[in-house]
Amino acid sequence: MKKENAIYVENLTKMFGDFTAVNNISFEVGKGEVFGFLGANGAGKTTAMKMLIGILKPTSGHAQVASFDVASQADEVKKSIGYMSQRFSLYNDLTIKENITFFGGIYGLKKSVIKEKTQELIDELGLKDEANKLVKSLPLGWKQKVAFSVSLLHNPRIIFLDEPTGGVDPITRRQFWEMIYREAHKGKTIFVTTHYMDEAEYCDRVSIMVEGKIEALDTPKNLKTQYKVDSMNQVFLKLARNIE
Ligand SMILES: Nc1ncnc2c1ncn2[C@@H]1O[C@H](COP(=O)(O)OP(=O)(O)OP(=O)(O)O)[C@@H](O)[C@H]1O
Repeated sequence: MKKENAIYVENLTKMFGDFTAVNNISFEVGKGEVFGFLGANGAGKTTAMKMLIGILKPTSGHAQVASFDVASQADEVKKSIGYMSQRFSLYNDLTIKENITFFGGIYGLKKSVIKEKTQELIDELGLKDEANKLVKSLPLGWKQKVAFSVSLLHNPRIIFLDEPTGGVDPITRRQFWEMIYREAHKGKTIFVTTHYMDEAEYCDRVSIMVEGKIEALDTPKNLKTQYKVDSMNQVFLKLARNIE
């Protein structure tokens, strides 16, 4: 049976040999939700995300993304999602405009649509003067914003962001989150991993993974109440550090 949620995960497990990287996790993400996927280094976030975007086969369990099964309908999943990795995939030796055109082609968009989208995106980002500059000349924060926009080119329903704001200042991160909210308000579902706890506060709900398992999952407000602390940072420390 197809589920109505954007993401539906049931007893998902990934083993590498006899090491269990993702241990029987279950959760659902609603349409239009901003879902934070947290965990210390090595907790299993990237492995879980790779299964959800259809590039790593689960050892056991099930997951549906945009109503498609990640194991048996991986191609459909890939068409329905946007993905931005930590090292985002822009080409440094192409200009912003060329990158957008290039990725539009990869996503199979028509030339006329690419042209229109490229202009739209450059206007939206306020990058008119930089459009013909090489990506390598841009500050990291701008590269991240362009990479995020590129991941939206094919109008995906769900966007996976793997530590999208690593290494930039709080103001630039805040601007990036404004872009995230804009997309969520348009009805897109956002699945985001981050190490920044102020960003965890911006999510509708947050899950915290510890050693392959989801140890907590709720709204930031409820988690803080449950753990009797004032910030998500303290929630995270209580959970993730307890185990070390
Ligand atoms: N292909 C693999 N073969 C063996 N072990 C792996 C493989 N991929 C990941 N692991 C292990 O699985 C565990 C979880 O890794 P994963 O990259 O999913 O963690 P993470 O939570 O994303 O960490 P980080 O925040 O550092 O990216 C780690 O112990 C890692 O060494």
